[in-house]
Amino acid sequence: MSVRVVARIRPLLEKELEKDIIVRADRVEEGKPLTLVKIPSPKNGAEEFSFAFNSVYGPTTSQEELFTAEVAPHMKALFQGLDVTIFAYGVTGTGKTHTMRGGLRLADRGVIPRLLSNVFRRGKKIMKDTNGATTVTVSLSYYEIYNDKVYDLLEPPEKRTPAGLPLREKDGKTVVVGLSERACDDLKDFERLYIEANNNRVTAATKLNAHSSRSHAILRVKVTQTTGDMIRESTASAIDLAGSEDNRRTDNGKERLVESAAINKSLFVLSQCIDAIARGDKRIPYRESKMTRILSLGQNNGITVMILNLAPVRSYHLDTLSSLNVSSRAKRIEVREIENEIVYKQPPRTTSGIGGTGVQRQPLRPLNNAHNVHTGALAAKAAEKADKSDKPDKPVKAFSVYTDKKPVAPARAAAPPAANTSLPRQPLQSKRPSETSDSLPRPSKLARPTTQSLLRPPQPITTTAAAAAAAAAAPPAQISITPDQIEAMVEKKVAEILAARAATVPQLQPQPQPQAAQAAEPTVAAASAEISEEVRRRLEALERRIESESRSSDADERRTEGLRLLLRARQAKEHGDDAGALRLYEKALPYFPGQPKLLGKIEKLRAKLGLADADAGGRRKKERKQTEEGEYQEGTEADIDEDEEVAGKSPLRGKGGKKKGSRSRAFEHEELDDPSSPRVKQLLDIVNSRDVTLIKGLRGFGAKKAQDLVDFLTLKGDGESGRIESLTQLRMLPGMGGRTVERAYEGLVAAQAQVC
Ligand SMILES: Nc1ncnc2c1ncn2[C@@H]1O[C@H](COP(=O)(O)OP(=O)(O)OP(=O)(O)O)[C@@H](O)[C@H]1O
Repeated sequence: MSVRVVARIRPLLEKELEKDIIVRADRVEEGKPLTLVKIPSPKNGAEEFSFAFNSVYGPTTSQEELFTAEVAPHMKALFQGLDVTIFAYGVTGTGKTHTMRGGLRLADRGVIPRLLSNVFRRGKKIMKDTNGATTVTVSLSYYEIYNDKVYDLLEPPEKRTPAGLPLREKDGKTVVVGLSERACDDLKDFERLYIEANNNRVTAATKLNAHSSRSHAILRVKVTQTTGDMIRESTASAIDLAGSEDNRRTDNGKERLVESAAINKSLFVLSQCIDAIARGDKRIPYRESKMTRILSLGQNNGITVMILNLAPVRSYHLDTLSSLNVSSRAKRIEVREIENEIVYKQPPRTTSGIGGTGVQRQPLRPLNNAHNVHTGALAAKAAEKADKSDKPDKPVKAFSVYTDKKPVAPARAAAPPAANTSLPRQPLQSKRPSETSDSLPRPSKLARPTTQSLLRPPQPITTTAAAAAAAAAAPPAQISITPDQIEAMVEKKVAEILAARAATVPQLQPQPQPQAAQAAEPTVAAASAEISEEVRRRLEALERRIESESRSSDADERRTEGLRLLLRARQAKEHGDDAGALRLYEKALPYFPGQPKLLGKIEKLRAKLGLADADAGGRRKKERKQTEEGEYQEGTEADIDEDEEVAGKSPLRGKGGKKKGSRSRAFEHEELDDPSSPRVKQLLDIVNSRDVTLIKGLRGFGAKKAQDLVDFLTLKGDGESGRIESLTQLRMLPGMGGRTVERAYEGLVAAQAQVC
């Protein structure tokens, strides 16, 4: 496993000015290669930060030079069976797409077309050198991850379901169920597929009223080499990541907030994985986000290259620092002699003009995005402190907090894209074009100002320490609306966001705003200008809440995976395949560590197959102890019990008296096995409606469980085979179990009783 982290500084775009350049590449000493990125401190003009990388590429680096230096050396390894993963990371408008995709002209082609060209060339050579004894085939998958959901880019957007494609574990690997894979024979084939897929991406984003730079686009190139019976498979993945800008410095309506939470989470996990790989850790937290999980990042001897894209100009100052901070963490581990993120401090270059005139930034707020400060705890503490002192934002860490004093110019309407030579990029008319920016701040993503952007009145940039201190001492803005009004506004926003999440955010048509929300908006806009700390603090708490919710949904997902394995094990057992059942039960064990009944099954099967070992008892005891120590996962036992019940025998039956009692009570009810009984019919109708909102209304069903069920049924298809005809069938579905069905049934009975 190896990881390289490099930085690439893009050249100035048409409207950007030389005098606004603040980022530059440098070397540790004369004669050494460029490995440092230098940038002045935004708070103190007398300081300059320096970040170390494996390599740094300046604005004059060509596409060919970058490919030759960073990707070409790994192509041999790819054909030796290693996976190669290349990420482009950075703020919107810094050149990620240019780096990965590039332009149409030969010289402008980016990493992806060059990689494909190289793969085809090598493939042909191998076939020629072996006189055809080895054949090399190439196939492509291309998908995007938007709001933590996976969508196939090789399929037209109309085919998308709101839930996206589900993930499954297969032979120890995570697979995207239903993801298409297309054979690709030559560069022409590739170009056709790639252009079509990128058009799909843009069309889908437009339908969602979103922007393609808010999703991660992942191209996987599978290389299969076959010699006789021997097959060698390896994958090159090229990833154009979603823009990493801090959402608090952009307009963040509720959709953008949810997007940002998803982006922040996945970028945070990615940076954690890169860190862990660089440290040589055994445990890489790749399961924590869909992207890293699908890529199985760090799970083999693969090679990972992370290209941090940077814009050279001041209008990106804070976002640039934020992404340097994230990326150089990985580097810090790699280069032992450069231990800290901030390596040198020295006077800035005079041309930097830190306090340069004519430069305006977006309104700034404290920086506590997830991937920057891990848990957000620091930022929370700082916010608390700020509350106590009743002053504007206090610094959280070196470049976290700034006071803007200069009035912010209104966001300009997006100009038509300038010299973007890439054909696939053409439909990106709405792209926030750094190429159109001049000395004005980058236009924000949405035209409509949000509560966040209105929280603080625009202020000029503070250029000196004294001015910063004066700004910090300035009295807080007058609050002229009541705490109850603030509370109501924040609660409303919380409810909106959570409802949007529950309803699985992506909807293929732009939704009209509810009337109440529309009516409330002028009030919000008028009042917001006068509110400050209170609302900001609540909204940040909300962001944290969204973060933690997505974490718990990951836990649900793991549990569902475990239950799927149990289901398959039970099926294997029913078919008399004891060895297969044992293998699957053992695979399920890590999902339910120490689960006594599962251990019982494993031991029983091992005994039956003559594999029982002497220390099985001790192992079981140890696993049980773990359970007692808190690793027990809620609901597991019930589901495994159910498994036993179907198999008709439970080695541990009778030990969990309470559970047994509650289970049998409902299932003793004859009605449950009678599909024509009104309550059973009602329950089955709700399930077969595949309507997440209806299913969520059942007792014991959360949004996640409802969504999982709908996903599962969708996979089964629309015909008869996709219908659930009885509760017995329902409780055998992955993630269901008898207790879940019982509760849903009892909920309907109770509702009926209330009506009566
Ligand atoms: N190395 C470079 N040389 C010349 N032009 C570049 C370079 N890098 C970026 N650009 C130009 O800068 C502009 C923004 O780049 P690009 O669209 O690739 O940014 P991005 O980070 O992918 O943005 P987004 O996240 O919105 O997709 C484009 O016009 C692109 O052509």
